[in-house]
Amino acid sequence: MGWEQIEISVPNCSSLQVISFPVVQLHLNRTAMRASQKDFENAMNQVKLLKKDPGNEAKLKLYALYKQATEGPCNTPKPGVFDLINKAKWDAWNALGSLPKETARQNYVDLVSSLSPSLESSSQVEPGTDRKSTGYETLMVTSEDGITKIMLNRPTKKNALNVEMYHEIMHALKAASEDDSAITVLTGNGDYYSSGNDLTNFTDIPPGGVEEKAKNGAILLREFVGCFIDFPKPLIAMVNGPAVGISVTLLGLFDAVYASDRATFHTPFSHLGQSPEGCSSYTFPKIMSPAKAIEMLVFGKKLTAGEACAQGLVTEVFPDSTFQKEVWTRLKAFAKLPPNAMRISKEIIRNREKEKLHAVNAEECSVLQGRWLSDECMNAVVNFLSRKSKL
Ligand SMILES: CCCCC/C=C/C(=O)SCCNC(=O)CCNC(=O)[C@H](O)C(C)(C)COP(=O)(O)OP(=O)(O)OC[C@H]1O[C@@H](n2cnc3c(N)ncnc32)[C@H](O)[C@@H]1OP(=O)(O)O
Repeated sequence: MGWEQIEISVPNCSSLQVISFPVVQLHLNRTAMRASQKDFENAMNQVKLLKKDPGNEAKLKLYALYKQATEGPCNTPKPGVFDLINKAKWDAWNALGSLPKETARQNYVDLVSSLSPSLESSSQVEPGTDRKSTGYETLMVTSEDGITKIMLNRPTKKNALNVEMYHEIMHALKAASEDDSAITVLTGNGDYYSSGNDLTNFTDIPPGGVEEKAKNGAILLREFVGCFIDFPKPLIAMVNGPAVGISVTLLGLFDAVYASDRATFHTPFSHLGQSPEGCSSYTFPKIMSPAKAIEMLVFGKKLTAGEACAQGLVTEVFPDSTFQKEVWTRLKAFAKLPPNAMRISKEIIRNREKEKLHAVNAEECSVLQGRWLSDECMNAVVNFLSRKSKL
């Protein structure tokens, strides 16, 4: 497969391509060496062997450099604004201007070799390391003292939930529901608990287009939230830092929520052109009153840990300096309680709501499916991805 056929998906916007150019420029400056045609062909073969998708940004760069190296400067008409994928590719190629073919060839070879080591190493983890022992890419899962700890582990991305992480959390929850631990804890690695849905999830558009993307997203979300509704053991959130979006809404389905005083709770759905999920349209009004729930879920009011505790969303707040120590001491004591008694007590408290929660979940996912196709949502995602806005 040549790079002409490579699949590149971009969000429903025409401005994403600006993100790729600075890095391309970086490679343009490295003209000292000259790659032979053989090096170039080897690099093309190496690309096919990459075990992991290098991501849209890298694929666009590779595409542009390939075209420049084989055909010279961009020589095709600019695609229309709605032909998003071809426009992104054209923009990337066109941005190379009159870069000589040999330099493009060298830059292509350099880029491939910069992608290869990291991608190869991701499949060569030594036995006994965390990832190998847990088999997770986006989580750290450990089990000791009767507690299974599921730690969101994308600290450089503020523990944003990408598609892989959704699947891995579901897998970890299913495993925890069957292991011999008494309680399960969800927490985050780094300074954030989680920044919510990874907004780049919106950029990988399948052949069926944005409608298929939205449909798949709704199916995934429904299954994901369903795992929390059905989780049979005490489920505890240790909110170690700021929480955004779905990482907040899900808290209504936890059995206890312990928060550092550094944590904040933010559900900016209207800002994002989206609507509540995680059953929060049902749990939040019950937990904190409809008016307070509307302040959070509709107007996007960010709560401090103290405020969230006063509203009943958080069970207890701890000073950040003693958060880990105090909460783990408490959890270890909980985990010594008879597990069957805890499981049965949770069941009797939660079970009569289960059917309702599943119905709410289904409705929220269906509403969100429509929201994801709206201009309001697409513009918000594009603004974030093109670094025009943050929360
Ligand atoms: C399929 C199921 C869908 C379920 C529906 C769920 C909905 C939601 O969860 S809505 C909430 C979505 N989340 C957001 O809108 C948050 C977006 N992020 C931000 O506004 C900011 O990143 C921040 C306030 C969370 C943190 O700001 P700051 O401290 O300045 O840190 P950076 O922005 O530099 O972030 C570092 C790094 O992480 C990337 N990142 C952070 N959050 C996300 C995210 N949600 N999605 C994708 N990427 C995220 C950020 O882009 C930075 O990456 P690099 O630039 O590569 O370093």
